[in-house]
Amino acid sequence: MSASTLSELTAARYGKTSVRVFRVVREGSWQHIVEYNVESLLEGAISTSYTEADNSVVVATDSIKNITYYLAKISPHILNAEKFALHLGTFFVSKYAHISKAFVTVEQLRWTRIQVPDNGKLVEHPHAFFRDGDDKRIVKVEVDGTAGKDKLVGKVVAGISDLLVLKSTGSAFENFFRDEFTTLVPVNDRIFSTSVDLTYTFADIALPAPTDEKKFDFVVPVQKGADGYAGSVWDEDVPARARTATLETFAVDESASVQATLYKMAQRIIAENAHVSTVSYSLPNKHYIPVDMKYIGVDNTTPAHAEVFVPIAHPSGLITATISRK
Ligand SMILES: O=c1[nH]c(=O)c2[nH]c(=O)[nH]c2[nH]1
Repeated sequence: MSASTLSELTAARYGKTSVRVFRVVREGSWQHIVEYNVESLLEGAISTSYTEADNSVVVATDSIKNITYYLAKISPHILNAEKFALHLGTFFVSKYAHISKAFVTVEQLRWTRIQVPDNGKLVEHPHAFFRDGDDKRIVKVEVDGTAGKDKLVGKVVAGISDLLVLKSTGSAFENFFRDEFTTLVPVNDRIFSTSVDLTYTFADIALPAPTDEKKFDFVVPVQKGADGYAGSVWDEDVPARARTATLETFAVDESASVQATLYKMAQRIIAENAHVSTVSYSLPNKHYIPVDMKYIGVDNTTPAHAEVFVPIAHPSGLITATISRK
């Protein structure tokens, strides 16, 4: 049997990843900055590039990188990751007849204004920033042109990755299922640490197709509804609210388990953001094990006396769930 009767191409998507972009927006002496890592992947009538070495259907990944920088220069939406990702996705799908879908991921690094004293008060500096956390804001957008280039549909998922948190008490794990494989000792007080990965989804958005030749006149559609933008894709407070809900719930919850705390975090995000449809968390349980010092007659293992711990890199628990609006 020849190779071609045995196999067929069933999925193909390509593009550029890890395009690092830094952009300054000057508003007089007040400056805004963003730093993004951008990935843009394309789908469409590209199968012959794989099956017949036909590069005529390939918009070079180098061009995809160039378009990323060009839109970073000219897009009015550059300071907002959701809008910029939608602009980029819309650009690819409208400009190239044979490209039917674009998948754009924007990872935003934290840059927060440094506060400086000014007449006895602390004020935000107009152009100096610091990295106040390793967590990233993540925006994933799909622009789907399969129903027609004048009927583009945007799907937006956003969230946070790598938000490292730890609480030194206020966490227990007891009453779990026991059988012959159980060695874990129930504890009413333990360390709880996790690196939060959060995503939340919105309803699909109908995107107006750009009409100009260069596909630059992307307009953010106005969302209907009496509540205006509250909690919507366009509400620029959603990311901060989701981060605050995550951090505050983690801090104040008397945690019965990672599962139970996760659920409370997600419930709060749904309650506070009217347009969020689903919330998903992926929470590794980063174990901290009390060092056993019984050999030297020292109690470091009963919860009240556990003070010295070994942070365990591997393995970790991994607790995930999706909570949806009813
Ligand atoms: O919060 C927890 N959830 C679990 O499912 C689990 N399993 C385990 O060994 N420790 C923990 N902790």
